[in-house]
Amino acid sequence: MAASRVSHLPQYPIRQSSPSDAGPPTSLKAFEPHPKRYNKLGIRASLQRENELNKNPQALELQGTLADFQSDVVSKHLNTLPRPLSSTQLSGSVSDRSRLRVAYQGVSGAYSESAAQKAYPNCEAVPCEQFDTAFEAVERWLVDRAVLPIENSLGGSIHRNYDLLLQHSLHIVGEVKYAVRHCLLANHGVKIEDLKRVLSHPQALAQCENTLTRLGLVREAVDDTAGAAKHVALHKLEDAGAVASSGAAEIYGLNILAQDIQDDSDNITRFLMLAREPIIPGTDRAFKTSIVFSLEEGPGVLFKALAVFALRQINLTKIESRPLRKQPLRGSDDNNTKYFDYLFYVDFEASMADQSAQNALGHLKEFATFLLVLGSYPVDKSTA
Ligand SMILES: O=C(O)C(=O)C[C@]1(C(=O)O)C=C[C@@H](O)C=C1
Repeated sequence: MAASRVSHLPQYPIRQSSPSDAGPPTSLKAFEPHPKRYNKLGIRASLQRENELNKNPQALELQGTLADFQSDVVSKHLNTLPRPLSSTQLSGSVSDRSRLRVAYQGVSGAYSESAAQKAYPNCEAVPCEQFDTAFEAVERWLVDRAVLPIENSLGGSIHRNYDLLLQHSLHIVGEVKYAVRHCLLANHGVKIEDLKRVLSHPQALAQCENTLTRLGLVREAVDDTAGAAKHVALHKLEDAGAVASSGAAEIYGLNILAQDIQDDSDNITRFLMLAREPIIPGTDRAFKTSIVFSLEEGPGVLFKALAVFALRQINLTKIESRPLRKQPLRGSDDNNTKYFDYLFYVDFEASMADQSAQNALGHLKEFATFLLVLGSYPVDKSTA
């Protein structure tokens, strides 16, 4: 049976128990860190990378005292910024627990940090080197929440995070939309015409495709926008700029050469808030539910799956398909393995507390080979 082919995946309907989070804004939960998990710090991969890059002869030195002064200021300032958690640090110690701790991917000045602050005002935003690290930081009780980008109105889905939602067992407890306004940043004294390349997060580069093409700049992908700004500043690059926020320009002492360089003035990134426990799905306000499922192959099967919502007047807001990895896929019994089986991620506008949503999922379960509720959470109705 197909169900056994996905047996390594969590079983439906998990993750709708022991609610503990009321969504944004939320109060601090009394999570006590486990002492054994907070005792050592590893070497940061990003620092190693920076050291290697220091040796790179392409890293041009700016001449003159102004640049040196700026660099000193930036370096001193950078020492006061929180260092991103790396996967080797996940057993390291945490500070006091007086504020909600929220993990995000990137360094200070990243859009994800702003999204974390929007989702949880007054939180302590904790930078992480990778998306996986942010998931793990929550799982290991180093932080209380993670805020991660899932889709952007120009660039589309952040596929990595869709995959990680299944690889980890966190619950979606909220969403937050954030208006992303990109700037082209460079060191002081560097003009647009001096630039040959531009560094940023791949999503940010994609969102500024038109401007960057017009300027004829070579794109270089890095882990996050603020990390790009930091790199340009630290290495005093003269031929490279960064696509990042105006906040990153301030933090890393860079000049803003151009503002609002995204292809469309409305550039919204939707972030998910993740926690160890789900929230109580309510009916007092607009809720959204995120699920993931897989189906047997056959004509009209996806049509049938989506009809369970249409039949009940439930509006879908997002559908995403991702390859179902490392599966002994359909046809494997007769040695006719196919490598294109899919997981379907669907967001729909209803709460799991609504009977219609329960009925729709009950119906879908009759023929889905796998079904999981990732979370039922309040809709962010803000315009970002
Ligand atoms: O690099 C950053 O600043 C991020 O927060 C990441 C990220 C993303 O992954 O989409 C977030 C918002 C923007 O869409 C661009 C980049």
